This record gives sequence, C-alpha cells and structure tokens, in this order.
Amino acid sequence: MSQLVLVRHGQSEANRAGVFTGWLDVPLTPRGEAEARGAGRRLHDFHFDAAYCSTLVRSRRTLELILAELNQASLAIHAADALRERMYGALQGLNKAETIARYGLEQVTRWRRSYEDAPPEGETLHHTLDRVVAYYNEVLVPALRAGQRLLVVSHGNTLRALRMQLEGLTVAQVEALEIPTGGIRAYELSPALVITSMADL
Ligand SMILES: O=C(O)[C@@H](CO)OP(=O)(O)O
Repeated sequence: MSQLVLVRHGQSEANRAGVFTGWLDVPLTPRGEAEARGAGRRLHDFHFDAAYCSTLVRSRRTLELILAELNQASLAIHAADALRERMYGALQGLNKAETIARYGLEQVTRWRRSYEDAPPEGETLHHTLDRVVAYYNEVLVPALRAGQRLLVVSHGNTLRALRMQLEGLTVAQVEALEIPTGGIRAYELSPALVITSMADL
C-alpha cells in the first residue's frame, strides 16, 4: 500500500496582497508559515520516504516547515520546475480586484478557473495538467509502485490539475475546485495504483 499526500503551500505575500502570482517567487507570510506548521501537525501519523516541491520558495519553505514539524528534516527534497504554479502570463503581479474592475468578473473568472482558456500569455489549466501529469508519471509513479509514501507540496492550480487526473474529475468539477492554502489531500493506493482511500486532512 503506497501513500501520496498533496499539500498546497501556506499563504504567500502575493496571496495576502490579492495579487496574481503564478511564477513570481514570493515568500510565505507569518500566517503562511503557521499554516505550514499546522499542516505538519495534522500529518503527525505519517512517515514519508520521499518529499517533492516546486522550485518556488513558497513551496520549498512550506515543505521544510512540515518536515521539521514531523522530525523528518533530514529527508532529501526533490524540487522540480514541473511542479511550479500555472504560469499566469501578463496577469502576474496584477491586483485581482483591480483586474476584475477593469475586465469584469466573468472574464477574470474564466482566466482564473476555466480549463481551456489561457490568461493573456499564460498557461491554460490543461497545459499545466500536461506538465504536472508527465512529472507524476515519470517520477512519482515508479516510487508509488515501489510502495513508497510520498509528500508533495505544490500550488493551487497544479494541485487542481493533478487532482483532476487522479480523481477523474470532470471539467466542471475542476473548474469549481478551490484548494485552501495549507490544505492537505491524502491518498492510499493499491499496488496497481488504484486509489483505495482519499481524504482532506
Ligand atoms: O495567483 C495565483 O498564482 C493563484 C494561486 O494563488 O491564484 P488563483 O487562485 O487566482 O488561480
């Protein structure tokens, strides 16, 4: 029986400011650090064989805080570009409320949540899904097949995409899916990698 635990990073400075983030490399706020430690405490029953994060500092710092909380700080960390947040293109750095005032809620909601519409010069969720699922298949699947317990700390939209694939969500379901900062989704998988249980912790 293998385990896969997905965690969204804690609140970042850009989350707090209400700014489109994407590939901007912004640190956690004090609240985000507390969310990361809180996620670690909720994972107290888990012992991991490998840990993964993106190459963005909010993801790595969240992972380090979780591992410290679990007394597993010596676990090697694998940081991958493929686990970076969806690239938000020309929206990166813009205030979300100001963008809604300028372009309207309907357009901004489409840019933020639709599966196939790209933000200007950014990635669609579909493109994000393709790169995240490729990483999952190449790197995580062999470890899961070997029965390992994996911890992955990534971002709101990358985790929506991965959950769409793992849980077989429809387009409508993934468009409605919101993952809170510090949110945890835990799966147990059979040797054939069929999900036998899943829970939000
Ligand atoms: O700004 C971003 O990169 C993401 C995640 O924080 O925001 P949204 O929820 O709008 O996709």
